[in-house]
Amino acid sequence: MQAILALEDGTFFECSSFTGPGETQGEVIFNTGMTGYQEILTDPSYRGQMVCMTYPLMGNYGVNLEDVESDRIQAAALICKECCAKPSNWRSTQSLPEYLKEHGVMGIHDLDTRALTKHLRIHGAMRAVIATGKNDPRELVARANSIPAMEGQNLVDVVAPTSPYQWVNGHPDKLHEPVTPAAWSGCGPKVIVYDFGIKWNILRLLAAQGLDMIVVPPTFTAREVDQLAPDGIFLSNGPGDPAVLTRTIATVGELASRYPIAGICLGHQILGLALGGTSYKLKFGHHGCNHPVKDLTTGKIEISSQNHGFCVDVQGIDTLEITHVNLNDQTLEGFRHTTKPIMAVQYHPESAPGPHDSRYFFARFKDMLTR
Ligand SMILES: NC(=O)CC[C@H](N)C(=O)O
Repeated sequence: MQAILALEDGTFFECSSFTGPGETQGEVIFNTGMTGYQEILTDPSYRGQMVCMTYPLMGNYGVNLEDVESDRIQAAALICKECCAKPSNWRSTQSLPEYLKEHGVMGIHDLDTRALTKHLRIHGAMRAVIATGKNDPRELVARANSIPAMEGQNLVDVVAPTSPYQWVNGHPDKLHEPVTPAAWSGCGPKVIVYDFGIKWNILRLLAAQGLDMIVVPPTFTAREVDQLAPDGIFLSNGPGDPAVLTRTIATVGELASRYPIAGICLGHQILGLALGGTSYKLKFGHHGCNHPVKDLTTGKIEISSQNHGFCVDVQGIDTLEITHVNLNDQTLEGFRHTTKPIMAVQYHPESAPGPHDSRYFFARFKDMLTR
């Protein structure tokens, strides 16, 4: 079915929808991963974004029940060169077009994704509208200009849970409120995990470290944390602009004065802001599975999975030491406190999708809690 993707700067692409009629909007970004479309689509950090995959063929291995990072598709649309409707893989239970249709999410193909990606690289990530049927591109461009910019958007409130839960046998299990210390299982170091739109592979890997976890919503206060007397705090990834999360930043600032803390991606940004840093929007962000990062504490280079549009700057803060840098653009990829057990990384050590080079992060976190 014929469709148009119209960008805010007036550029438009004729294409076809492989999910039937519809219309959607968001910020268009590109992801350079060759595989992993199911993990990408279900990653809550992609809320409000339409993902253009640079690899030309998507959907060839279908979708399955296991490779999900949350309980739904979170991205606003999937943009690809060609989507395969007849997958071949022993794990596949459904085709990618059927999966998107079932979740009411738009998928388009038959467009030059290479040209779109080069355009975004030169001019930056952009707001856009996708609509099927016969439309005047100028009218769609005008609509793209009325979409709120990613800067200033609180999307954590859209995806985060509103009540605490535990991770039981690979699934979230709601806790009765108010949560009391009786909720700890008694096995392993006790960790409060803040869920800002957490990827399930983070929970899987924290659980694999033998941590006793209570997962809490962003509104969980420092006082409520104190009542549970954990051994440490973990801050998750999540969508949107970190700078608008002022209440959470204040809570994390308070917690950082008395607990070991680790954060990934949005968690890294919130921690950076709470400890005196600033945040800014990257031109087109980092989205893919092949970003080289150098661990300055060991000198090792890891190939990392990344998904972020914002970045933090902690230069000049005496109490923070930069531990990781991105070798493509020298941006900050990780820091730690010089005297307290506090550390964070901007990239995704949990991968899903992506290489496993950075998984040591979870062992380092456990080590930090038990030392
Ligand atoms: N994956 C994430 O946690 C993303 C963090 C933040 N929303 C960004 O785009 O930079």
